[in-house]
Amino acid sequence: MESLESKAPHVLIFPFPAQGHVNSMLKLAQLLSLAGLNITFLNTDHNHNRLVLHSNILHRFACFPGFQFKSIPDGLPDDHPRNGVRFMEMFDSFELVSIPLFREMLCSGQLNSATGQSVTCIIADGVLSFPIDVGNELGIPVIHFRTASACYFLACFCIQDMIEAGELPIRENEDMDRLIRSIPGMETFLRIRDLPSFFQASNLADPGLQIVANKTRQSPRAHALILNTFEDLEGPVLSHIRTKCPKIYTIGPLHAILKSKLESKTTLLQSQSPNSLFEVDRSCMVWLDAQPLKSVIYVSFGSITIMTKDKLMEFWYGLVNSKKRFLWAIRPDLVIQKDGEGQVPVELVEGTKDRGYMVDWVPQEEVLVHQAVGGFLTHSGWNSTLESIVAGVPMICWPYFADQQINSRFVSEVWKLGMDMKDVCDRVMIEKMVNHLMEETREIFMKSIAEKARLAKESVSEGGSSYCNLDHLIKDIRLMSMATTN
Ligand SMILES: O=c1ccn([C@@H]2O[C@H](COP(=O)(O)OP(=O)(O)O[C@H]3O[C@H](CO)[C@@H](O)[C@H](O)[C@H]3O)[C@@H](O)[C@H]2O)c(=O)[nH]1
Repeated sequence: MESLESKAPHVLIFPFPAQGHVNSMLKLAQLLSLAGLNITFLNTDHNHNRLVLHSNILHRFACFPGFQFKSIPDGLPDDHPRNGVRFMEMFDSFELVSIPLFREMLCSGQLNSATGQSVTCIIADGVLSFPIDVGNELGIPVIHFRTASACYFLACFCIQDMIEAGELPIRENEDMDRLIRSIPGMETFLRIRDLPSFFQASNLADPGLQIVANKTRQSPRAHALILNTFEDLEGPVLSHIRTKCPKIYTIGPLHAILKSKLESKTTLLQSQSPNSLFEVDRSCMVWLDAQPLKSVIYVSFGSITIMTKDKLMEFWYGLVNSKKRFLWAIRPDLVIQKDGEGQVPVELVEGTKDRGYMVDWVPQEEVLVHQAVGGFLTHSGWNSTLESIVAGVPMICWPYFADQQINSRFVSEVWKLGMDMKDVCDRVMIEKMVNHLMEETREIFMKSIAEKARLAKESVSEGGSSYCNLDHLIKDIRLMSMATTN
């Protein structure tokens, strides 16, 4: 009989094509590869090309034996924005094109490893349910990976309960501060305005709400569920999810566990660079080096958020008027509407020259741990939230869509790691919040976030919950793969 090691499993990893999904699934892929598993990472053609161009992935991943990239079309034209403007089109097109192609690629051996080994286990993004159907049909076990927070996932599981309790759909002229009672453990603090954006539809047939509800119902059909979180952060929420999906591996924060594993392998350290779909501008690190300790507020709204020029101007005025130093990552496609076009007022230009620095895209994990950074104005994407927690940087949250509304409520109300500015975009409020975070309430937030950072690091260290769960996951994959191969 062959030993477990002689025939390593071949895991196919298949993310939804968005930065926040690809990034965390690539980190998982690296971790599994470090454990000796063979990996095929399936991107869309569009994202694969961007990762090759901006993140040098072919070179960086060449040091991982048995690791290969493959790609599949997303069905969209090259010039499609692939951001929040037409987000649902990304979803619809991707499924339409991928479902038949994915099956065909698996059956025809196009996704076999370089040595010809067929796929023994699939780890699919939790927002994609068709890989479960294909896996079942072909006898390949499928694990779901939800890249967002557990609190969001639990809320998604409760959509039907909310409908039955008359809490959904949201009625016209609804009091947005009314508490939601149908999500266990959140009855005392979750308001309508904190519900994920997709839930805030006025019609139950809304495609966003339907997709979220349907996809969530599929996850328990997977062999197991992976979550990028840790027990000391979302333990109470996880206990409720376990009643629906009993086999859960909480292995986060993934960027922290990967960092600790790579630190012992200096030859692989170069692979730790960001997996960015955008070109990283490192000049901001030089600028940060010249700033005083904890004096800078870092601003980023992630990879999907879009806003009008008027809103951007409110943020800009708020930041300049706060008189604090700021580093702002402004993606070239962040602003959609060319309203408020015209000359930028001189006071903004001068205020930015004196205290600010703006670039398209930064190496965010490095920025957050830089000693000059003292606060983060964020859209509350789950990766950004975890990266801020591990770096011990308190947050001002301005959620845009999806899970971000509920994440920001947990950051402010449950974990006390910062302030929630949802539904407001006003220069006076922004100035006030920045000053609060960087001065008045600083000590309170610093204390609570330092404690969460400590717990996060403990969870990814040897013997910690995420560290052990990763080991269990790898054993589980090995056992499943043996059964698949036999
Ligand atoms: O200048 C920048 C800005 C961001 N990042 C990185 O990009 C990622 C952004 O991820 P995230 O904070 O999760 O935001 P989104 O890109 O908006 O991610 C999508 O995916 C997440 C995971 O499912 C969800 O939580 C979000 O709501 C959803 O919008 C993070 O790892 C950042 O470090 C950079 O490296 N440089």
